[in-house]
This record gives sequence, C-alpha cells and structure tokens, in this order.
Amino acid sequence: MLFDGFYFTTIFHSSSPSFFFFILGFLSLISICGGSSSSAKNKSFENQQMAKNRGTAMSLESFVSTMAPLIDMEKEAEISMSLTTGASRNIETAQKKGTTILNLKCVDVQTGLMGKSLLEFQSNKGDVLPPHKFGNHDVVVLKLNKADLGSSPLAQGVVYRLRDSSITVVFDEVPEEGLNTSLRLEKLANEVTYRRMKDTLVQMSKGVLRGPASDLVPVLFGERGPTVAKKEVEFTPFNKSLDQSQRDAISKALSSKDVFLLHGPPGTGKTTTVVEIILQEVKRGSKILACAASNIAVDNIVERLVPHKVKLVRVGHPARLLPQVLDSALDAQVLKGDNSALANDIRKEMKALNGKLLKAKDRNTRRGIQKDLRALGKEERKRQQLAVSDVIKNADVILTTLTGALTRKLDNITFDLVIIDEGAQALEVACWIALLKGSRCILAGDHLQLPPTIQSAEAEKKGLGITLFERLADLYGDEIKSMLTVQYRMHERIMNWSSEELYDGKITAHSSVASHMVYDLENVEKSSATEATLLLVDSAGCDMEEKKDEEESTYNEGEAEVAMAHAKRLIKSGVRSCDIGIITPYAAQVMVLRILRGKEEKLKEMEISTVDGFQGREKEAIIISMVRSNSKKEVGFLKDQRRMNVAVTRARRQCCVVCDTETVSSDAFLKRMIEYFEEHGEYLSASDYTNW
Ligand SMILES: Nc1ncnc2c1ncn2[C@@H]1O[C@H](COP(=O)(O)OP(=O)(O)OP(=O)(O)O)[C@@H](O)[C@H]1O
Repeated sequence: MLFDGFYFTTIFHSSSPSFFFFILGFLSLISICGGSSSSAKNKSFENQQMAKNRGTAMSLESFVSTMAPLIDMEKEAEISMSLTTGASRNIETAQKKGTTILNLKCVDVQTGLMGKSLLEFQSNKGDVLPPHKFGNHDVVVLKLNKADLGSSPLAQGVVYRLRDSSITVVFDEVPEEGLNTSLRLEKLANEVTYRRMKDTLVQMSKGVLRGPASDLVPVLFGERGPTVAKKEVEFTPFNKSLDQSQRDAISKALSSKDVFLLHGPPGTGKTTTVVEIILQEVKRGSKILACAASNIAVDNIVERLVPHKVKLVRVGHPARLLPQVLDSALDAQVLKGDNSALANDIRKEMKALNGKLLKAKDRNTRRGIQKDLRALGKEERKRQQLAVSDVIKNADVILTTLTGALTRKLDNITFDLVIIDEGAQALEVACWIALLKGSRCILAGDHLQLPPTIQSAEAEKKGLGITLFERLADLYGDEIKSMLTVQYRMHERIMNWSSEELYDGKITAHSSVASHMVYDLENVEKSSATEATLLLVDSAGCDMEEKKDEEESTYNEGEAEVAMAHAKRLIKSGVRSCDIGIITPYAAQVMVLRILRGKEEKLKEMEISTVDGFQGREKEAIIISMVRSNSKKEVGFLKDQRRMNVAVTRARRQCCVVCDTETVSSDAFLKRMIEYFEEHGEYLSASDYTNW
C-alpha cells in the first residue's frame, strides 16, 4: 500500500512559490517570485530575492505580534498530524498517516549513551516497517499494542536509529513490564519547541533592551544600521587551504560589530568557513554560542573543532548526538567533574540512609534520618548544578541546536558572539532563542536552497517561513554579506546549471572536482553508464503516467523502475551502492523506490530520500526521479527553484534526471533545466532501460 506524500503535499503549496515581505507593522504579502516566464532566463533568482528594500524593516513589536499567532497555528498543524491529541482518533488511521507504528516486538535491549536504555523494535512479522513519519530524534511513546487511545504509555523516549526494518528508541529507563508482548510506538507532537519559541517572543516583548542583545536588536530590526571595525581585521588562518572568497568572508565576519551573513552556495565550504571563524574568535578571547537548526549540523561543527583542542561543550540529549561527538557532550563532561563525583558520593550516602530508614522503628530516629536525607538531597542538587555550570563556564564554545539554547543550563550565560549555521533553514523565532544571549551574530546559510519546513499552509502564507537570513539579506544586502564562490563538490557541468540559474554565474569549480568523473572512482570501469556527467532519461511517450494514492500523493512506478535500472547499471560498472543516491520530491515515490530496493541485495546500501531530506548531503552519483507525468502538464511543487537546486547539487560526479520532458517542460524554469541537460549531457529514452 502506498500512502501520503507526508507533509510535502500539504506544506508546500508551491504552484505559486512566493516570498513575502513585511511592511512596517502590518503583514503585507508581496509575491516576488511567481511562476517563471519563458523569457526569465536572465532574470536571476538571486536578484529577485535580493531586491534591496530597506522599507522591509520590521519593528520588534510587530514581529512579536505577528509571529505569536503564527507559532500557535504551526503548533496546531503539527498536533493535528499526531495521534493522541489530533484529529485522527483511530489507531489504524494513525498508522496509515504514519504517526503510529503498530505490531512491534522488542528485539534488543542495550545500555549506552551515559546510562540510558536503547531498545530496538521490529515488526512482529520481521519484515520492513510499514510506511511511517518517524524521524531520528522524534519524541515517541511506547504502549501495549492493544492499549486504548489516550492510555498512559509504558515509557517515553527519543528515536535513535531508523532502519527499513527496525527502529531503536532511547529511554531513560527500561519499562518494567510489557516488553514481551506486542507493542506500538506513537509519535508525539514536539510541543517543547513551540513553547520555547513562545517564551522567546514573550522575552522579546519585555526586557530585551536591557539584556545581552540590547545593541543587536535595533540593528536586526532596521532601527540602526550595522557597524564594522574601522580597519578590516587581518588574521592568520588555522586552515591553510582556505580560498580567497573564504578568507574575504572571514575577514569581513571578524570586522563586523553586530551582524554578518555568510552566504554559502552548495559545496562552497560554508561549514569550513564557520569553523575558521570560531577558531579566530576563540583566539581573540570571545565566548561563543554556536547553533544550528538541526543536531547534525551542530555535530558537524563539533567534529571539525575537536582536532583543534578548543574548549567546547555540546549541549543536547545524548540520543540526538552523533556517536563521534559524545565525548564532547555536556553529560559526559559533567560526569568527569569534581562536583559530579561529590554528587555521586552523596547519592550513595542517601541510598544507605534510605535503607536505614526502612529498618528504623523509632519515630525520632526516623525523623532524624529524614532530616538528613532532605539536607543531602539539597546538597546533591546543588553539586549537580555546580558540576554543570563548571563545564559551561569553562568552555569557550558552547554548541547546541537553536531550541536547545533555551535550556536552563544556559540561563544567565552571555556570549560575545552567537553563530547560527543553516541560518536560512531556521525559523526566525527559533534564531531569536539563541540571539537573545549575545551581542553580536553571524548567520551562515543559503536562502536559495530549501527554507524551513512549515506544516501550516496558512502560517506559511502569513510569513512564518521568512527566515532572518533572508530578511537581513533584503534589509542590508552586501553591506553585511559575503558569498563563497568556489565549490568543492560538483563536476563543473553539474555546477554550471545551478550557478547560472541561481547565483548569477558567480560560482567556480575547484580544480580538484571540476572534471572528476564517476569512472575515476576506485574499481569503477568506463562504460556508457559511468561516462555521463549529466544524463537525461526521458519517459515521455513511454506510458509511465503518474498515479495518486488514496491520500492524493503522487508516485510513478515506471519512473521508479527506470531509476533502479540506472542504479544497477552503475553498480555493474563497479560503483558502490553507498555512493549512489536516489532522490525525489515525493514521499510516496520514496516508498515505491524503497520497496524496489528491498528486492535487490546489491542495492541495499543505496540511499533513497526526498529532496528535502537530503539537503546538506552529497553522493558521487545522484538519480532524480521527478515523478510528474500527466496530460494536464501539472508539475506541482517541482517548480520551486530551490528544491531543484538542492536536488541537482547533491551530485558530485553524475546527475541523472528521470522525467517526462513533455510534462515538466510546461514550467519555464524546468524547461530550461531540461534544455541544459540535453545540451550538456546525454539523452536516453526510458524505453532504453525498460527494454534492457
Ligand atoms: N578551501 C578549501 N580547500 C579544499 N577543500 C575545501 C575547502 N573548503 C571546503 N572544502 C571541502 O569542501 C567540502 C564541503 O565543505 P563544507 O562541508 O564546509 O561545505 P558546506 O558549504 O558546509 O556544505 P553544504 O553544501 O553541504 O552546506 C568538504 O569536503 C571540505 O573539506
């Protein structure tokens, strides 16, 4: 059974992709990016986006009053998608929607992640899990399979690992009973995130003008212009291989006194540059809060800082961290501290006293023990808090997700600099959680890739999706922004399409990648499959119409077969399956592709994902299945230029697009893309694969 295109169908009403501007206190929506016209080739998207408009400044007050209801809308939209409090009151419906996984058995229990319990679940039948919307780091509850809706859970945990046939969840403790029976997992709406954003808005409406960000707030709301050091800061790089655009950006960042935007198109070393900025700032004696919207982006920075022996701490739930950064985790460092050892001794003492209390018969003795226990409890909490604050105070760099920055552990800690990576993928309100803690900020990102995912179409329409990065780029333009211009991922033919369409042709390919080919990879032979850099496989006229599943999500079985066939050709020429990725805008198509992959042992390691799920990643060879093929020539959200930009730029050495050119060419932007592939790449008919 196929099912819903998940949120993508509901979130992105991209038949008219639009960006919206605020105008002084009133929410005024001005579309600056409607459907492309056929003569739009030279009208760069970047220019449209960057149309400088100082009139778009928005007051703090109007920001708060506009965002508060939008956050509520977004929260409601997320909750209505979840089972327990949402509209779907039936467990089978919830499984269909993907918010519950029924009929599970616990197949493994392990201890790890600083004393937590890792439980692995598989389907009772032992095969692939049913289609679901669970993702890494989601908060879930475990229940007996047959338990009533609304019944209390056996335990609440965090998703740690997801495989096609199993899901591993981290719990604080192993549930005492029920593990031997049939179980189900329910995904919870993440209300904490919304609460934290609302708390931040409240904070912004009150005392920010006295807080650490008091000088920053007026600049970010356009009341006062940004300032820079009189003399551009010179520096000796730690990373000797930085290119000129990276050096220029770092110098500009170090010279900025309040705000700087690092614009990093795909593969241009944005994180490399962020890491160098952090190292330079630490050298200057700054205390830095480094954040990103996602855990993985935060961990990427941690991983790259560790070899430089920076005093850093990663704040966050251990289940959400990459295993390789666990040593940097706050919990791990706290355990090593003196105060933590003391707290531990106190807990032992309390355990012994509790034993005595159970045996004590005399009232006075009992009272005395209880008094001691209270005092020890207080001391234990104090030592525990001290252990945490010792680590935080000692660190030069604290790294956490944006929402993680609201933890009590960071209360009253102020920073000289707040750095936000993936700044163009974070809600502005979420950015403010971190920004309120510092007097200066640097945002890194690319507003020409996909923006944050928004569940509520209405909230999106009313401007929730406008990122701070985008807003500041509009407000101040190049005054506060530098773009990285050398990319280290793609063959230049793959890059050129993106560079011309979205970045004014300003990107160049580094010589190490400019002409690299699939057949240059170890053990890969030259063949018709590996010789192409760009490959267009056309399904027009091949009877491969798209279909809709019962929840109106789109898939295309014919195209999926063709994408698989191309992957098999690559593997036959020696390409490792882990070096290939198939991406598609539609989640229903992901399911079709995964079912096909399940039939082929040699394709096991090949990743299949939505485009949105693959942002920030790369593969040697990428196969894009566009799905849309219909007589009305509807292309839906394929026409969002940012989504196609992300899709194509995931490829290092080969990008293969499988599509119905007759359908997708109805959109001018996609038509130009098809023409580019035809002109600079190879063209095959889908029938060349089906008759293979
Ligand atoms: N100056 C440089 N010289 C050589 N290689 C570089 C340089 N800068 C970045 N790279 C390499 O380019 C690759 C991408 O770098 P990085 O991960 O910093 O990019 P990014 O812009 O953050 O990526 P994404 O497009 O996923 O956002 C990495 O392998 C990195 O080592």
